[in-house]
Amino acid sequence: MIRAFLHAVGPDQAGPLRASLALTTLVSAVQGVLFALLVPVLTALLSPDPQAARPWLGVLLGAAAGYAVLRATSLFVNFRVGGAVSRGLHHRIGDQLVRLPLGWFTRARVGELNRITTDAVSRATNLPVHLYPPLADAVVTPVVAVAALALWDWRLGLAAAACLPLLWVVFRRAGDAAGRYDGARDAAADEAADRVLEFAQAQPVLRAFGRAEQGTARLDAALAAEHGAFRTLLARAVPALLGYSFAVRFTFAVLLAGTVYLAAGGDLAAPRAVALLVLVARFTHPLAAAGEQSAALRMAVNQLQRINAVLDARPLPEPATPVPPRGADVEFDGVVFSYSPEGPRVLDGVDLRAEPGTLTALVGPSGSGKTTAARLLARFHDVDAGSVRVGGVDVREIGSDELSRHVAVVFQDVYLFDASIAENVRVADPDATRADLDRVAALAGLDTVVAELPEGWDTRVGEGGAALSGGQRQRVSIARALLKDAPIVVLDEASAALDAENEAVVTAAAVALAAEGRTVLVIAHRPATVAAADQVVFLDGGKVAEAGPPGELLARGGRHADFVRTRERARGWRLTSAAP
Ligand SMILES: Nc1ncnc2c1ncn2[C@@H]1O[C@H](COP(=O)(O)OP(=O)(O)OP(=O)(O)O)[C@@H](O)[C@H]1O
Repeated sequence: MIRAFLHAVGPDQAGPLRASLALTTLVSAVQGVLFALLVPVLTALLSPDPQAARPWLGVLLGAAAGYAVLRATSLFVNFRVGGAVSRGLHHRIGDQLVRLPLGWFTRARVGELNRITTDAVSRATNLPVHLYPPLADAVVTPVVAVAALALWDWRLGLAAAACLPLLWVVFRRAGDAAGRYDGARDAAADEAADRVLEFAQAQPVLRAFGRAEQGTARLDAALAAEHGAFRTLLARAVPALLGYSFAVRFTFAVLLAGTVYLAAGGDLAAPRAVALLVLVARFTHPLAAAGEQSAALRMAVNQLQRINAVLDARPLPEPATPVPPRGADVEFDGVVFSYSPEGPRVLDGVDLRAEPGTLTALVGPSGSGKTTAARLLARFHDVDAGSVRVGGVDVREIGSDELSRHVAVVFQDVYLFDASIAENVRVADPDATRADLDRVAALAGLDTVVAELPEGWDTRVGEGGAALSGGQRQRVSIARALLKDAPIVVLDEASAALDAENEAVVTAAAVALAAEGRTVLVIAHRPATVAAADQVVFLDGGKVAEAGPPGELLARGGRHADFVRTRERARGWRLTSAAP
């Protein structure tokens, strides 16, 4: 547990954390000494000469004062370290996130991250403040007390020492049971949280199809699974905790019986027997209290493991000596890629070349690998075989900062910050002037949007850009990419229905950018964009089925021509009302 914690907090916080844990351990040891000092004090008090207790009482009071100071200091230090560890963990997670490749940020991981940065970090930072002190009291105090017991009476000390390993085993088993089933409950709770989110987001679809009630089935199942996992946790953890509680009482009973036996046989004087019983009662108390902590400890360890899984995720390797691209041409050479080692090949030997000053349309059926190809160009992931080159240099050799300066990407799932339109565009260049904004806005078709809004550039876009339409969001995103002034631009044309004006914006921007000499790749869904391209690369099943100028491919009557005809027919369909 402590290793997992030190690993999570990293080298900066490891020193203070170690100091805080060491101080807590010392406090528990001093508590054991205090308990041990009760024996001579009580023995003397119960003897025919109570005055003999005086010197021991002085020692006990001195030790108690020292203990009080140490306990207060430890509490203060633990709170400080807990706060620093919490801040440190957030920073470490933040630093790690900016290093992780964009391909790491799947929907599921983003949900998991949300839970880690809120719940898991706060539960884990409870460890030095609330969880470790009772653990140290349960382990260190009894060990010191048992050593003292052995000093006063070796037979009782031996009996107690024999019980301690048994208690430790039962304590660990109780914690393991709670930890294992708490992990399963956590997973079920995560699933339920995702289903609640899905249920809320799917409301428009469910209602449009009159299936609002059926839509709850997955949610109900997830909530039932969470409830079931919680019941399993209780069913497994409670008996284990009761077992531990029984083991503590058994230890006390053994020592009580042993003391009575020795006293009754005349081997132990009555005052000493009473004093030893008080010592036994004192040190079994923190042992019993630690039972409940064993479950909480294991749960905290589970949270630490979740945090460590994020911190241990491997960023894509950066080159030792980055090589700057020698131009803006893009080349895929025998690119093979799967999203997971056991998953299917999403790209299977893709070759393509795009020159500066040209527009390349990536075309193909849904799932053919167009978006994946664009992601590999921006190095969201590394290829499994082959290479992606920019300006003649493998993207793995360029270095992520330099590559990001060279490639601007506009994906369909545009994310806007809850800030003004101007601030959202300026993400690409915080120093951009209003004239710069106006220039890119004109190219991206954002100028008309800004002109129509009462607050113009200062209009706030709401969370995720919710105050704008899908087409408006895409224009902001295109303007942002244009402001970045990257020599390579990748545009993912919205496949969802946009109005004709919005649709035309992407084509116009793509054509204008190519005319400026940039290398433009468009994941194209509209015939007009495809027709405007210098070359079409038709992907099918992760392979390039055909490539060439659009007119040539249409004339050839191959896969691309078939695809365009089918699309055209589909676009010709009209939805008509059933009403007369
Ligand atoms: N993050 C991911 N993890 C695992 N598989 C993925 C991931 N993203 C895409 N895929 C899979 O890779 C394949 C290619 O997807 P991709 O999005 O590249 O296709 P596409 O041609 O862009 O499709 P569309 O036109 O529908 O956007 C699909 O089978 C898809 O399910």
